[in-house]
Amino acid sequence: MAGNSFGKLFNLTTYGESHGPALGGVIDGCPSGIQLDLDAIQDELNRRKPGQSAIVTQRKEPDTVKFHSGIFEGKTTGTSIGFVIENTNQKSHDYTHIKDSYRPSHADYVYDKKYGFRDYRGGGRSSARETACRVVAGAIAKQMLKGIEITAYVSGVGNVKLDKPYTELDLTKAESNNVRCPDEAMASKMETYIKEVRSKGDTVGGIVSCVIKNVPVGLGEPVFDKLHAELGKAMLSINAVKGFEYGSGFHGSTMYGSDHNDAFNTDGSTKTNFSGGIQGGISNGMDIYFNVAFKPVATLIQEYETIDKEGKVVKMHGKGRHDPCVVPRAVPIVEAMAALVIADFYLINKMYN
Ligand SMILES: Cc1cc2nc3c(=O)[nH]c(=O)nc-3n(C[C@H](O)[C@H](O)[C@H](O)COP(=O)(O)O)c2cc1C
Repeated sequence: MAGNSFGKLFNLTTYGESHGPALGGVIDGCPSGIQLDLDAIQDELNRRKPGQSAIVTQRKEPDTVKFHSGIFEGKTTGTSIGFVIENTNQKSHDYTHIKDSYRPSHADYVYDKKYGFRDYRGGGRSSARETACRVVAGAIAKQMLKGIEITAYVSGVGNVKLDKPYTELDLTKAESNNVRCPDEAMASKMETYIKEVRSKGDTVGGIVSCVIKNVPVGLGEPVFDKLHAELGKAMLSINAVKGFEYGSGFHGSTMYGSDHNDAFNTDGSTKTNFSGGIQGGISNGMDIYFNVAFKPVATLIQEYETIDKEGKVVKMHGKGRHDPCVVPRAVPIVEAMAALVIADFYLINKMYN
């Protein structure tokens, strides 16, 4: 399978399936001499792991990361950082029902057609368990990017939306509830809604918003590898993502230029930030902010119709442990992918500009 790597200079390659013995990765290009806080890396994984609260999948995985190379006496050595996260709670018998049939809107059908067969257990390589590896690499990238703050939070669950710009929120509160929404009253409404949806065996989508502060001017390349294009690719590579918008996003298309232009202050900062911290593909020193839309995931704990390998219509009933709404667990994944993009451009800038 091609396409298992991300990043040009700060590069992550991942391996592993949902129900194989382990997942893991290799990070190439991380500079030497970075003092790593290994507990902080594990903390990031704990924010993503299954079974962490009542509103996520109840698969119980410790998601403990073990490093095998590239770190000596707590510091990066400049060589490949290899790491492993063991799968300990597979319960693979839960998945025999999807061996010969396809879950609508999951990756079962396309994997079979493209590769001829698939590891059907828990979705195999298409499972979002792979994103645990991204979180490890993103946590290391965050530690390399000292001073740059990357904060994601849930701003919507279905139609329960937090209609406030990030500048009016206390983002330090995002981790204080199961949903990861910084507004406590909205978080509680979102949690109630997720529980209601789960009790029906259904799923619901949501939005993760992300803010990156203290990015220096000049990250991003002017033509194809624009900073927002790479952020968009990074976010759209996360399982179940359906949309990406940065700055004024789709709303910007309804505005006049005279309202949308970000007027300058004399120091080059801008009075408004509809550009979302990026102009011409290059960071301008203002906050970068964007939204990522996640779909309601495919696996329903309900009976539904689908087709089997022969194209025969069959009835299917979802089993196993699944997320009724993925956005609370997607928050650290969005942060990790943002960190990988910023780390890559940071190194590119150091090397070539
Ligand atoms: C954190 C996270 C958890 C997920 N959990 C599930 C799940 O429990 N059940 C499911 O059907 N899909 C789940 N997904 C989504 C699938 O991995 C994804 O829909 C599938 O691979 C098909 O890819 P696509 O939706 O991007 O087209 C999850 C995604 C994320 C980000």
